[in-house]
Amino acid sequence: MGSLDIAGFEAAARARLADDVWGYIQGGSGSESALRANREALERLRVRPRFLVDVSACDPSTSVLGLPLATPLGIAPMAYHRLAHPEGEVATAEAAGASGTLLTVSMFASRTLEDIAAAAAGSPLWLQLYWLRERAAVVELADRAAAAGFSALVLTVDAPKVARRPRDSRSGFTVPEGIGAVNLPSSLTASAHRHSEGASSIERHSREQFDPGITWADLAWLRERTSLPLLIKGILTAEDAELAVAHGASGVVVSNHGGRQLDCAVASADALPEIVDAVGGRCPVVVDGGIRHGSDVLKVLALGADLALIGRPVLWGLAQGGAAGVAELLELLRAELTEAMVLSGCPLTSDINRSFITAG
Ligand SMILES: Cc1cc2nc3c(=O)[nH]c(=O)nc-3n(C[C@H](O)[C@H](O)[C@H](O)COP(=O)(O)O)c2cc1C
Ligand SMILES: CC(C)CC(=O)C(=O)O
Repeated sequence: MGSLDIAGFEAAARARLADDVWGYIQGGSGSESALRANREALERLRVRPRFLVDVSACDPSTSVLGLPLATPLGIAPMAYHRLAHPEGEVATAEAAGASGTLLTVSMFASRTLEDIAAAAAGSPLWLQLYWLRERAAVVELADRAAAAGFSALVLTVDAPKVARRPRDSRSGFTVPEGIGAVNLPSSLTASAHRHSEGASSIERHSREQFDPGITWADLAWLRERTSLPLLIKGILTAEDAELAVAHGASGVVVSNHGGRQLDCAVASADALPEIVDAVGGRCPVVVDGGIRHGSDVLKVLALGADLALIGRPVLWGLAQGGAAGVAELLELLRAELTEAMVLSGCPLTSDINRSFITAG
């Protein structure tokens, strides 16, 4: 505990987690070039600070889709938090709830939606979905989320199948028995637990269960079956952002899945400006990928994002200390963001705009 920067959380988690779990969490697809590109794109961006602005009161709060948020930083959907800590998503939700941080729960969460909602204590929750061949299971989950007080759905579209991820193939990564996607019927999750030497069970499971045949035209089917707003996650082009809005999406998540899907995909911070130019102002633009410091949040807000999501570091915090570890991580990022706003002359998140950014 008491890490001064995010590297301390990463090191603590590495020391606690088994090699195959660490490889699954940290890894990317292929040569991991999209994973590296996310960080490189953010590092390339530099801030143009302005001075002699009154920053004696700095407030990083914001709101997205009518939800008041303590900071413009939320938690990205990640499967199986119990891989990192026995309490899993309930611990994450406790920390998110205590600080008013948005938590996006994965369809492959390892704790029930209802237990997660109870732990979040009224703080905002979104539910992420993949489009399964078994459509009834998707709709049932959306209904349960609405009943449990979740306020939006996030459909991930960048994974017609899980990509080849060499670290997982090498380790034969298999979701351990005892940690499961407990919100889905066991008939749909069994193969994620079946081990084969030299192959990823998650990749095989996705080939069996994900529907690679869906198109934009199918979105209407889902929207007709839920009253919750639907965001589309995995958008990397202005064209797809326009299509998402044209098909009734309430928001887009600019993401290359943390470098875990198309290995040669554009970095999310590089894709962001064209997407903001296309649909910004018409719907919230959320972004994730490589956010590792509060100043990274300032940078993507300057490019026009409304909200940044953080992925892997949340699992590092969870592995380090359960709810307390996640709370400490969120507090570090909030403090870093507030300092970056003070030092660059932006007392409010609404003050942050493109004039604050330059590409190196
Ligand atoms: C271990 C792990 C599991 C993930 N599971 C999901 C998931 O279930 N659904 C999803 O849409 N994205 C999933 N993602 C992708 C994240 O939502 C997010 O796009 C990415 O991790 C953000 O990048 P970052 O980890 O660099 O912050 C997962 C990522 C990781 C690292
Ligand atoms: C279970 C997987 C489909 C979760 C995921 O999206 C990922 O590992 O990137």
